[in-house]
Amino acid sequence: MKITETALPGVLILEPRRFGDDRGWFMESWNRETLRGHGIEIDFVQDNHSYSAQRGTVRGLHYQSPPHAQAKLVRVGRGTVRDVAVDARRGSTTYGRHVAVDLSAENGRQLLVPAGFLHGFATLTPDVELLYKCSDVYAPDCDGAVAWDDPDLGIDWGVAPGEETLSAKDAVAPRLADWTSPFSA
Ligand SMILES: Cc1cn([C@H]2C[C@H](O)[C@@H](COP(=O)(O)OP(=O)(O)O[C@H]3O[C@@H](C)C(=O)[C@@H](O)[C@H]3O)O2)c(=O)[nH]c1=O
Repeated sequence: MKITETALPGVLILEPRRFGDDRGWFMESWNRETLRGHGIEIDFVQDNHSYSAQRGTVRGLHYQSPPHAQAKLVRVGRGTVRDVAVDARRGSTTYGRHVAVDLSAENGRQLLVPAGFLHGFATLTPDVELLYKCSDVYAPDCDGAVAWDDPDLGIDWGVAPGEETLSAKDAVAPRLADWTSPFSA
């Protein structure tokens, strides 16, 4: 397991070891003891799996408020995404800053997004399957979104203007400056 720190504290790139042979490859996509050995102790309770048909699909930027805030461990089973985490913890020295990492089925990278960060992704290929573990259950009353294309965030999603496919919820999400974060550092 290779672990790479990013510009944001707690946002980590994980690359599990792949064992290749004539048949293809094998990897442990998640192992609690291995992560514990790296000082990562997260009690994941729900696995999610989404399919996006079109290139340019953007899901995000999403969060769940306390008491159902979620840490997420994100990976791709098919295709390629640009995965984004935004620090949303009021009082954090990196509030509003983001990390963007391309995750693909081929590169096997995973992004660890701690609670207190917004999360979203854009599909860079058609037919994307995204898989992620969550540290709390789905709680629709705590569900929220911030505008993915807020110019203050300055995120390069790798999607051309007008190419995006969005949910109705994401299309009307507030900008960061018009939103009160439920998270604090
Ligand atoms: C997230 C979620 C959704 N749903 C339902 C609600 C809704 O009817 C349908 C689609 O939900 P959404 O439009 O919120 O799905 P989606 O836009 O894929 O939302 C996800 O986006 C990524 C970026 C995240 O980080 C996730 O936490 C989650 O917010 O699935 C669940 O039943 N359980 C869940 O955990």
